[in-house]
Amino acid sequence: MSIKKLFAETFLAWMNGETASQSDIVISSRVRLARNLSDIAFPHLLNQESGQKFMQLIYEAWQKSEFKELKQMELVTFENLSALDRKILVEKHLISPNHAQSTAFYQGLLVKPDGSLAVMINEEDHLRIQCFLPGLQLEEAYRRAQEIDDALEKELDFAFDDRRGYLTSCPTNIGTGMRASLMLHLPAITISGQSGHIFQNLNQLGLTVRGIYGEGTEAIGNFFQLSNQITLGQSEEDINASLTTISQQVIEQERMLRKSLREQMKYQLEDRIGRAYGILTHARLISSNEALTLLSDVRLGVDMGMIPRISPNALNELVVDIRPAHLQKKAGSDMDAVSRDAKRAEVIREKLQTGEEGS
Ligand SMILES: Nc1ncnc2c1ncn2[C@@H]1O[C@H](COP(=O)(O)OP(=O)(O)OP(=O)(O)O)[C@@H](O)[C@H]1O
Repeated sequence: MSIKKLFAETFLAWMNGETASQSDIVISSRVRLARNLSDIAFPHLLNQESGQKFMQLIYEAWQKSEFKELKQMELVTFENLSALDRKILVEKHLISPNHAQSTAFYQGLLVKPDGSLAVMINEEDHLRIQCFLPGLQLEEAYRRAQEIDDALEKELDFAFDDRRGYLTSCPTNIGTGMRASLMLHLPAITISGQSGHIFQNLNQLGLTVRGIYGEGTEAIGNFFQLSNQITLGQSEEDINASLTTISQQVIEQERMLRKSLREQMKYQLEDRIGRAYGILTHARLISSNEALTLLSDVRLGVDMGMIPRISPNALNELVVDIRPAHLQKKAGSDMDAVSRDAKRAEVIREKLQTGEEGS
């Protein structure tokens, strides 16, 4: 897969939910490591001169490294990317919405074209090394992010303090600089009105619950990102182990609530899922939020065996395919809101038909 395909096509490694662990509930695992160079100003203080020096160091480190996966990554700077392509990267979760605002030559992304590894350059920190994998696999995501970290650290001098660990722009990331996160689909917890107290408990256990695109975004389509709050005083392995253990309990709750919804509200649930499927397979105009909400019901219906099986890969891909920048890229021209709603409805109809297993 080349970098061109990354922009032209939707499917990424983390969408491959066919065989991944717990992928009916855990869509993806992400580990990111925040790193800064020791003798260069933090990103918000960079100017033309220091930005240039910084990019030169990164470029040389990437070129010099012998590590295979780093060599397979490509460097894109935001000055060479259109606003549409930057939005494409946000919709694929490879960069944050804030990062996409910039057009500076010293902001960009080092990315493996299958999207499993991506390093945000000069977002909040100089480098944010990320690994994205399908299902519940934080340990493996950490292992792969750490390999990129080690390869870069061979060539670069990272800001590190013996007592405090890695130094970061925001004090909340000091120490490991690690955020481990799981993208969870929790429709039964939401439908049964349990999300408020479950999320409050998760906060008390040192975890953060965020919306579908991370910090400051809404939880549309019952997708929630669960991640660690604390980065200091705990090893990376302990952070991953604790997030995995706690998320297992959330997964169990979701499964239990799905079971009790089936027992206590069978007809209402079947009706809700059948209607969602009916609308998605017949609508001619549909907004992004409505589509995500209905796709959540359809995903639940598939997982509970209430409607024909649609491959999890097709459903994962659809969640990104129907976002405005992806639709616009497909259409190859600017689109007004009605044209986008029409294109979205068409993409969904096609995908649900071809994604049905046995069709
Ligand atoms: N498990 C996940 N699967 C897919 N994408 C994810 C996952 N977790 C986070 N992301 C994506 O990573 C990007 C950054 O998320 P977010 O802002 O929450 O994290 P961060 O950069 O690590 O945050 P912070 O600076 O607040 O510590 C967003 O696009 C978000 O959707």
